[in-house]
Amino acid sequence: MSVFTSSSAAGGPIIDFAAAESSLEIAGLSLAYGEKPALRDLTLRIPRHRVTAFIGPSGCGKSTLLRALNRLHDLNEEVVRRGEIRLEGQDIHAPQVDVAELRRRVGMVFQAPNPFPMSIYDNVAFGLRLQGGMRKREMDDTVEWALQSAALWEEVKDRLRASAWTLSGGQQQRLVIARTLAVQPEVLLLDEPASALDPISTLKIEELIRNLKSRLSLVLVTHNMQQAARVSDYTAFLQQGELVEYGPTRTLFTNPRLRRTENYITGRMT
Ligand SMILES: Nc1ncnc2c1ncn2[C@@H]1O[C@H](COP(=O)(O)OP(=O)(O)OP(=O)(O)O)[C@@H](O)[C@H]1O
Repeated sequence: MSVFTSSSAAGGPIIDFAAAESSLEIAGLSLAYGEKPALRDLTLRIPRHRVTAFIGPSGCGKSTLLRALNRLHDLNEEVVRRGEIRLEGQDIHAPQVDVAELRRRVGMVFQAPNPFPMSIYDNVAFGLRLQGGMRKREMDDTVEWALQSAALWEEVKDRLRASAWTLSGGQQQRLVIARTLAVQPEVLLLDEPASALDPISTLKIEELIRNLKSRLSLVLVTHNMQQAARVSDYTAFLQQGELVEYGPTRTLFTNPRLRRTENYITGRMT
């Protein structure tokens, strides 16, 4: 018997994007950890060159959904999935898909900054070296470009050979973003990227997120509703694995369609 019970979201999304405007399409996605459902029949499209936020109470499935988008659940044998995820129209679970290439195209940044134990330069060059075929000059230029893109270049240009561990937490998170950008992803997934950082570093990350959307599509998981309101164009509200409401961020926060959304954003339900 299937672990998935059908429970369509009350109200469902209030917007939809044409496939042509979408970077990712999630179609009828359900996911369970063993017998425990975590995502229930989610259907939504993630628009290209916009910031989309996933919000909702702890345990509602935000990180599970984010991780599904670059197949981070693959190694968890307990996970049972139903439904499809398409990147630029292609099923990410199709047999011919190279998972390493998928993760290059759909990069991910986690809550705690996780620079590799090597120099600032080598962190950013890491993915480029794995890909191979780049001469030193081109590599130098790409490392500089990635650090510029992550708004870190000016702070580190004179100490590229220093250990990444000599950077502050906020700088380390921007370094991780530079490392992810260096291999030119189309989508950047951010799982609470600023929750371990001080307020100034948080603002820098938020500004960076807003600036990056001219270049790629971003998906942000956050507990912080002010942050979602500040940086995202669209917000999806999840509750108990269901997509409750999905719409332009301004509308969702000022004029939610459903009482469940209103209760959450006004703090009547956590
Ligand atoms: N590896 C796992 N194995 C088993 N259950 C898991 C696993 N990861 C998450 N879960 C469960 O799946 C549900 C959704 O978890 P998830 O981490 O996606 O929620 P979340 O909305 O991101 O929560 P939070 O805001 O607290 O990070 C929760 O009930 C959680 O306990």
